[in-house]
Amino acid sequence: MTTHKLFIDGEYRAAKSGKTFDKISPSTGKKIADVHEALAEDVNDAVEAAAAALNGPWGKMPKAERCDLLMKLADAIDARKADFMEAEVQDTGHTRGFAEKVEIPRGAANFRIFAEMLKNTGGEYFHMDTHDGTGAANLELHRPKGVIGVISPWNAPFLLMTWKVGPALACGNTVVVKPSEESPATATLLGEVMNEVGIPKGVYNVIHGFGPESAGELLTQHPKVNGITFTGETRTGEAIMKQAAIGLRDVSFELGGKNPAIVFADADMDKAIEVTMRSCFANTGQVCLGTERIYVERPIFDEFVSRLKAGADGLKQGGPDTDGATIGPLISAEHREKVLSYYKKAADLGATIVTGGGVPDFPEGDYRNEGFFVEPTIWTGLPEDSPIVREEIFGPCCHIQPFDTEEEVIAMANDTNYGLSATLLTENLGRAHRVGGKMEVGLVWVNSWFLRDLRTAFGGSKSSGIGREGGVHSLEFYTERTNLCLKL
Ligand SMILES: NC(=O)c1ccc[n+]([C@@H]2O[C@H](COP(=O)([O-])OP(=O)(O)OC[C@H]3O[C@@H](n4cnc5c(N)ncnc54)[C@H](O)[C@@H]3O)[C@@H](O)[C@H]2O)c1
Ligand SMILES: O=C/C=C/C=C(\O)C(=O)O
Repeated sequence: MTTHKLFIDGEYRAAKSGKTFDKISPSTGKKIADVHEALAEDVNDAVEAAAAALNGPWGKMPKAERCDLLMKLADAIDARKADFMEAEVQDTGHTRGFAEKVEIPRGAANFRIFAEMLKNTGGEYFHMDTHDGTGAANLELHRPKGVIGVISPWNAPFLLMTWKVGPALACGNTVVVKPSEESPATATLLGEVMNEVGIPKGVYNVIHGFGPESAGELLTQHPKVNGITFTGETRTGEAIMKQAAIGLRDVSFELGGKNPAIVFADADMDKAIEVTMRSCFANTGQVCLGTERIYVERPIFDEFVSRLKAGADGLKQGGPDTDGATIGPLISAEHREKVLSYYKKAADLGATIVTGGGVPDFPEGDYRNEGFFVEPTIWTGLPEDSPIVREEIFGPCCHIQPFDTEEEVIAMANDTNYGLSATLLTENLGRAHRVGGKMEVGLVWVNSWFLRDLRTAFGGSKSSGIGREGGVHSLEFYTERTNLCLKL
């Protein structure tokens, strides 16, 4: 049985309380690991190690050397891709394709992009005229924010944790990472690779546990933590904001979404189906940027629904050890109950169930009967104020609604508390520019989905987040700035 220990000050160690919790495989429903739960003493040790590292070799390291070390780290992650893949797919039930093509490569990319950027990014300079004619020079100076608490979710554990650790370290900070209780493996493994490449001890620390009254909450309240970067549910973000308020801890939030896809009659239908099949069902719908609402212009509504149904019915259910699986299990029994409660709610509300709506019927004795699998599901016929259309479900399901005019569909797409992403399918680029500019979201894809340029500002509006990370935008959160005004 695997054991995931804490990683503090460059060493793996047991939780001081000796408390552990079970990690259950999403694919088989069986226990696959014991995970040590960090409580107050462990959290304090991790934060103190991170604070001390700021004044050690890491804090004294020239920026170019730090960035070179992070490039070396990225290479080491690539070199151990198989180990990270195995750790990830066993924790999450991801199909190997998703882990191999998306998840793990982004782990290395998330360090490279920021190491390269920091090497080539300067600061502002303004010359100002003064009354005595000699003028003054204004220089923008950056310094690390300090100890960053990184709290990450289970749906893309390695991608999302390194998306925060990359810029944090590139900017000279140190981190204490609290991965989701559902996905401890890759964050734990990364500690080993950090040591291999020579990242000084205390720079990267991992504490396992839960949120409330556990490692997560304790981290957000620690007085020596200078900022919290969090990815997760909106209501968790609200709780963290309250927890971090005492001491005015800065926060950067990437939260939930209820993202629309809009398919216009002039769309390329093959492209529209390919894009929405991925945006609805990739990672079993457990993607914050995923599509749960589709609006289709009326003339092509029936054809679109029929073709998306065919795509969904063609998905092969299985865990990472099922060859050719194209849709995996949900992360946990609890999350499956949540998704199934929406399946039931949709049926009770009288939705037309185009396909799915329940649990797959596997043969007697099939391992998948013990896993957390659900059917990919498509609904039509519900009103826009239905909870199915308004609430984030975070499963392999979507509701399809016809529309007649641009004005109508823009209003429906924006009628949500969320504002993370939108996907537009049209061959009319004037329309794409016009409609895209009216989407109240952080990210709009046109004729594509999940194309990610890591230099761009990434984040959500409204209840989908606070702040933007990506490229130079990450400097806003991971550095403190001083304007040095020099009288000439
Ligand atoms: N916007 C994005 O980029 C993005 C990306 C991925 C996931 N998400 C969102 O994340 C959610 C799914 O992930 P999840 O179920 O792990 O989210 P979650 O909010 O339940 O948990 C996320 C992390 O927060 C921790 N946590 C929970 N309560 C806490 C508290 N009170 N204090 C400190 N830490 C706490 C958890 O232990 C976990 O590590 C979905 O809503 C999804 O939309 C958003
Ligand atoms: O499930 C949500 C995925 C978020 C993706 C990113 O944060 C990213 O691509 O950087």
